[in-house]
Amino acid sequence: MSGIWGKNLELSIFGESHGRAIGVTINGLPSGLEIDMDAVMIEMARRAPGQNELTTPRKEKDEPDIVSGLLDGKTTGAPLTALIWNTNTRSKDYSQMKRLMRPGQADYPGKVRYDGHNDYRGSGHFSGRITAPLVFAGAIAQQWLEQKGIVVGSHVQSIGTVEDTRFDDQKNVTVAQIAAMKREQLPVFDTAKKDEMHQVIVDAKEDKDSVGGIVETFVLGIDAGYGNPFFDSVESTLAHLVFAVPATKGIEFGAGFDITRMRGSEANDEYYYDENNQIKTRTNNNGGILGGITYGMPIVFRTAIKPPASIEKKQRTIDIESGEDADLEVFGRHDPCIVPRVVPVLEAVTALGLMDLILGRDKA
Ligand SMILES: Cc1cc2nc3c(=O)[nH]c(=O)nc-3n(C[C@H](O)[C@H](O)[C@H](O)COP(=O)(O)O)c2cc1C
Ligand SMILES: C=C(O[C@@H]1CC(C(=O)O)=C[C@@H](OP(=O)(O)O)[C@H]1O)C(=O)O
Repeated sequence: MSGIWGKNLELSIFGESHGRAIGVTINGLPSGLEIDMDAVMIEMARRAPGQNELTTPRKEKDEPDIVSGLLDGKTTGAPLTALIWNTNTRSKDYSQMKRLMRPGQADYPGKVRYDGHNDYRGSGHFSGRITAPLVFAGAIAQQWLEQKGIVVGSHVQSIGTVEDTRFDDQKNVTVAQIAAMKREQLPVFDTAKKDEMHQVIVDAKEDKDSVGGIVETFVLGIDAGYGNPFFDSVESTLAHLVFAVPATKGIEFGAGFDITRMRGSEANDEYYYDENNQIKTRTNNNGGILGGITYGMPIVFRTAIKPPASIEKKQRTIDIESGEDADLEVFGRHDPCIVPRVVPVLEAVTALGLMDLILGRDKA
């Protein structure tokens, strides 16, 4: 198993949900970057478990313990390693998972892939908990991007069938608006939808069930000219990272699958010079990326997040030890919906992908 990603900024993530710690080593960070730990902790808290009825009740501080690569608050340029201690594990919840394979979870394929040696406690290295180190690394990347005037934001596009309006339907999304949205557990443009979304999650939980949704992520302030054709395109870089996030089932950029129902004359994003002589496009159906390279409009993409698999509702499965069919009710501490907690994770991986691409261009 490899937990390593990146070309110009390299991440190595490690740990299991019920092991002593999880963490990350970041290679390739520029030296002298001042890390605002308060801002890092805001990102960690947005993702942390144990927030309220919309999240798993497991409580963790999720305070990164930085053991290398930082001196007097600034990066030294050496590999930066942070540990996040696991303090609130309850492994007995998983005793039946040795035998009973949860439908929709990684139990069965993980057992086959690692010959039964995979850590099944809290889903081990498959757990959404391993996104905490990604958020830590992404918070640093966001601080680096902000110095270049690049800001990453997201809103909840949908929970179940309740839909927010799209980023492209907004007149002007400001940095202050993005900052305010980052304080919301369910950030939406149409605030009337927030309570409805909240209720959909609460209803699913009361039904001993779970629910999924879509997150729309956007990047403001990104100039034209970042990315590459083919293998290191902006889309492939971001999709690689987004699909690393557990529970991701799809991604679409710009108009996405809807572009197939348009004609070229509608799909093409026509250019013009704005009042400051900047090159803009009248629409953004290509989501800010053409030929794998940014064209100076916001990068926009949507990520489909499935309903979490661990539900108390009775389901049919197999007992892999007895070789028989079996029933399963999953008790334990689980998220009824992953969407509210995955928003900062998607922003984090977006920032990491862009930082890798920008460092790559600066080197070339
Ligand atoms: C932040 C976060 C929290 C998650 N919480 C849960 C959970 O409480 N219960 C669960 O069954 N899955 C949860 N998941 C999803 C599983 O980790 C994921 O479905 C599993 O590892 C299999 O991966 P896959 O769905 O991408 O195939 C969570 C994922 C994330 C990103
Ligand atoms: C602890 C976190 O969320 C966990 C993610 C998760 C999963 O299967 O992904 C399942 C649950 O794990 P456990 O049963 O070990 O508490 C969640 O609580 C976290 O994200 O930090």
